[in-house]
Amino acid sequence: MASSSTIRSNSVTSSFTTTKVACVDLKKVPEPIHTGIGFLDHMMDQLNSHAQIGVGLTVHHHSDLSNLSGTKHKKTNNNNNNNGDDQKMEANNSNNNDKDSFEKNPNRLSQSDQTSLLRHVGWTLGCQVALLNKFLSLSDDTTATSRFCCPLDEALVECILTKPAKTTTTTTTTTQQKTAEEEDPSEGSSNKRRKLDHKNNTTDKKETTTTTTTSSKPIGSLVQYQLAPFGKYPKTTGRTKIGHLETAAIKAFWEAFAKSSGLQISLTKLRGDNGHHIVESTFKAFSRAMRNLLDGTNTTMAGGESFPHMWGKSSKNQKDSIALARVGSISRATKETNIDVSLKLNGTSEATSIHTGIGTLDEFFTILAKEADMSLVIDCKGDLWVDDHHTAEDVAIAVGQVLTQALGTKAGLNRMWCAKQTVNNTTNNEEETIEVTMDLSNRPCLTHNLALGEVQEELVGDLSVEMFDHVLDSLVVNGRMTVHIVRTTGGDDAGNSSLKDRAMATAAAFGRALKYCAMVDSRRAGKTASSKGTLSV
Ligand SMILES: O=P(O)(O)OC[C@@H](O)[C@@H](O)c1cnc[nH]1
Repeated sequence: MASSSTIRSNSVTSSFTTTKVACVDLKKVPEPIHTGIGFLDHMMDQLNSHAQIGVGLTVHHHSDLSNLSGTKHKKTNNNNNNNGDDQKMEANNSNNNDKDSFEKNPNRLSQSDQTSLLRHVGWTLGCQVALLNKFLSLSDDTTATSRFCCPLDEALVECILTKPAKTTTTTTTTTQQKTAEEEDPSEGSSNKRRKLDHKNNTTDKKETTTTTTTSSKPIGSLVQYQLAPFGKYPKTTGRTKIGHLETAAIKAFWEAFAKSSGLQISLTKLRGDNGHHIVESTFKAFSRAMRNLLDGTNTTMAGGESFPHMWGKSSKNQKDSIALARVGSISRATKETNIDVSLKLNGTSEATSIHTGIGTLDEFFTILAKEADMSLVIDCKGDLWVDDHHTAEDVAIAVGQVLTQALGTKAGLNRMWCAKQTVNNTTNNEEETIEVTMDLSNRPCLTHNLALGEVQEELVGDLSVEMFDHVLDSLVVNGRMTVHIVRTTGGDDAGNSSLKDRAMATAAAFGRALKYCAMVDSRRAGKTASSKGTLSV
């Protein structure tokens, strides 16, 4: 769809007009993105790579509208699935010149009032999202919700989207009721008319009250926005500008977007020190939550969710994943350990067999493999008489390496997921959960709040606590992934669970996150889920 829009804010007509607006579910980008601020273009592009919504738009300041003065408005048939608006505006004049100038100067609108510009872009995009066929088909009578935590290296942002049920208004009207006689379809019309005329003159009319229910578009709002500070430099405020984008103006984008799309949006920074990462993971989290809202695959549930239509055993995604026959294997021998590890991403863990000499490690990787639906075989003979260090470290390195082998270029994969697991045996009544957010990013980064040092235990079962920490790190670094582990307690941060129970809940959540990250998303048709276009460099 393409359109031109002018919005009003604070009773003043906005200075911006947008052309070539496009928003196409699961389609390639049909139009370029030229918001007038380069960093904002990059953020909008996150919807293309991570929501799989093809968005495009070109924003003009009223002062450069002369470029559009020769524009002809032409009606064309338009085959995208955008609910029937077939108005397409095409700038027949100066198109190539415009394109050149937009591409040469992506920051051409950065001197404008950015709050107004971002409000305009957010509003325009929200209007388009509200027209997506799939969005419209989300049940009108019930509330649909979706949550996604998205990382970008050290940053982690949570996005919760709610598409409220349509609001209904009931109006009551009093009407004259026809008698059965008048309604008798078997009588001829002239006869009926005669009877009706007679009745109108001679009898009291029966009155009845009818209620009409009309539904209206849900009202969207930005219910939570907690992203600041945008980084740790300067210490208290973070960045005021990222590239040419003023961070203070970003809120206006989300407020306007929420309102025009009809969504209730909550954006919360859970972690993050780098301003660029915080803003980008916000757009990524929104994009992934949006995709999940459209797909009906909410990641909120703790436990064994499977979403059969998308990722279940007989889904196309699962079949395509298994068809790749992805495997990895490694054999290594040093003075400290002899290790053979092999891995099959085959949709089952039936062939899993793990013997490391450290019971906790065996249990950890057995649970991880089961939840990841992969066959993992580990045979390690290490110098446990020295310490658990060499065995635990080398096993984790080798598992990370075989995973990297099996995942290959990561092209066509879903790439990101978050999975929650309840921790067993907590001593208070509050639920304790561990959520693993994973991104097969090729940028190794592990962050956790497992509070391993706050419990007076040196061992997790028969594995030293420091080596449990190191196993997680070695696995993530060699698996070339970004992993955030977020433990949530019922208020007591020191925690009531044993380290062993935390470790096993971590294994389960890690495995499940890995399962969905490693799954092929068939809609991508082998394209990499990345705004930079590749994950292999
Ligand atoms: O996660 P993606 O591959 O979609 O995009 C990351 C890309 O923007 C990359 O250049 C980046 C890395 N840190 C900040 N930005």
